[in-house]
Amino acid sequence: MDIEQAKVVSLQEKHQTLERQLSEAKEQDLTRRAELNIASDEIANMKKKHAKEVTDLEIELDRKERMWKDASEEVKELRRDLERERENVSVLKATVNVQSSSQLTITAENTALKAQYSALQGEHEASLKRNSELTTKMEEMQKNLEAARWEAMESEAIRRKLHNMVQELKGNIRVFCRVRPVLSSDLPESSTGSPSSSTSPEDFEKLQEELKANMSFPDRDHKEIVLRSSSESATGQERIENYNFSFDRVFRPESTQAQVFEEISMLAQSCIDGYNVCIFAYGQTGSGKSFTMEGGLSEATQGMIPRAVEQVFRGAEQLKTKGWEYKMEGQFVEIYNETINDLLGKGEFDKKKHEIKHDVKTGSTRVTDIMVVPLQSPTQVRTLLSSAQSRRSVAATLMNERSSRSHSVFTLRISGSNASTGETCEGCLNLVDLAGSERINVSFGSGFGTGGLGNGSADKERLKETQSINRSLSALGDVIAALGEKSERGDKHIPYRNSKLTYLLQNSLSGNSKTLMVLNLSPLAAHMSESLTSLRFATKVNNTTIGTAKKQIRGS
Ligand SMILES: Nc1ncnc2c1ncn2[C@@H]1O[C@H](COP(=O)(O)OP(=O)(O)OP(=O)(O)O)[C@@H](O)[C@H]1O
Repeated sequence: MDIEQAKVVSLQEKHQTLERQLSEAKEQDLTRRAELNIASDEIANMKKKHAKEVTDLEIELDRKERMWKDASEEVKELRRDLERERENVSVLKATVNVQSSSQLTITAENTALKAQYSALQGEHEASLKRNSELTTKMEEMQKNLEAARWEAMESEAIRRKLHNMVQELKGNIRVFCRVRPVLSSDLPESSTGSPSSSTSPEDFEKLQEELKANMSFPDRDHKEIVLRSSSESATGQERIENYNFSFDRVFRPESTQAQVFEEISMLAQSCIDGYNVCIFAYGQTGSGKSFTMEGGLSEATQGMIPRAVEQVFRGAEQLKTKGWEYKMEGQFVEIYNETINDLLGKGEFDKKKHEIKHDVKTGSTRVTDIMVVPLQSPTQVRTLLSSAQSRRSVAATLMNERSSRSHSVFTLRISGSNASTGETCEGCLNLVDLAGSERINVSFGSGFGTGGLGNGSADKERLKETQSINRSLSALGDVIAALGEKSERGDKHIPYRNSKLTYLLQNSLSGNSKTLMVLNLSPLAAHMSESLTSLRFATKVNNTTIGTAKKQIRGS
């Protein structure tokens, strides 16, 4: 039992020990729990602190990341800037290279220019020296020039004299003959219809050839015209006759206005030199008188009147250098049924009475109450011609084809004075478009024209017109014939008063003036007999010599 008891006691002791140990363990556990609580508090605090730190760190990280991004963007931008700057630098380097090479060139050029400059300076000094030498020479030459100017003035006087002598040798009445081309209006209407559209050029030429009179121009000097006619004799044989005529100049159909004027321009020049000049266009109606005298509107087709006026203006301008100053004036009248009408006037035709007045002292002629226009330029003359034409065409609606039944006289008066020599001169250029000549039948009995009428027209007005044309053209022939006789036999009465035309032109038709007759011919076979009559009349005129022209010059 003791053992047992001893065992119980030991067990009790063990139990007590264990209980002590348990309470100690409990105490320890409590301590530990308290410590654990403290530790877990600490842990919780630490966790909180850690979490805060983590959040802070994350925020900081974000901020740093953003900063890093910004910084890397900045770096990229800076790199790009750097790249650009590098490029700029390389461009600048190239520019610098170019500029330094051009700098080198410029420097070289500069050196060359400096050398040139010094050379030029040398030359300049030399030329200054030469200049003063030249000034002395120029003064000498100016003296010579003055002397030459005087010489030129003298030679101008000689030229005028020689020019006049040439004209004299050619005779003071000269006759030109001009044949107009065949016109489309000459072709019969049935054959033409509308010539330009339906007729071929070959057919047109063939038709023209068929209508043409047999005319030829055999000589090279352009002075002859031959008309050939063939007729059947009583025995049925073909009879061919040749009619030869020669004049101062014959113009073929293809001749231009400029070619005709070339021959006339010397006469226009004479008028500047102080002569009276008369140019007539003679021929049957439609033969080209108005075309020759007035012409068309274009430069190429303008006629003798505008060309002569231009020539006079040109001549006057050239003579300015020789001390001459000119004044020019123009008038344009029509003689219809022995009545003078002013083609430049404003009033009604055939209403005003115009008289012809001659001044014996000065040898000039005036028509009363007509418009005399001071001429300033050649273009002004073209305007005058067209206004005269429209004035005539208004009258023509009242009286048919007035232009072919009236004479028109364009007169250009020119007066000049030379301040250096004290000379003055007065010239007059008459350009006359005569009425159609086919209405008369000129016979050359006494003088040129005692022409009969020969058409027996019943129409009174026509008869009056015809008689008047007949009378004036006959009177013109008579005056020319009488002038011829006067120069051969001395004293002879000149019947200027027999017509208004000859009376108006008295001072320009005397032996003192220069006369040109342009005979206009139709190229048509149908007008052959009229053409022959005209050619015979012109031949008589051509064979007349009417003395020596005198220029109207005063003073000196
Ligand atoms: N050399 C020429 N070249 C071209 N056409 C011309 C030529 N000559 C005349 N003509 C033309 O012939 C026609 C008749 O000419 P113009 O009117 O000049 O004749 P005219 O003799 O003056 O007639 P009129 O006596 O009826 O006034 C006009 O149409 C004109 O343009």
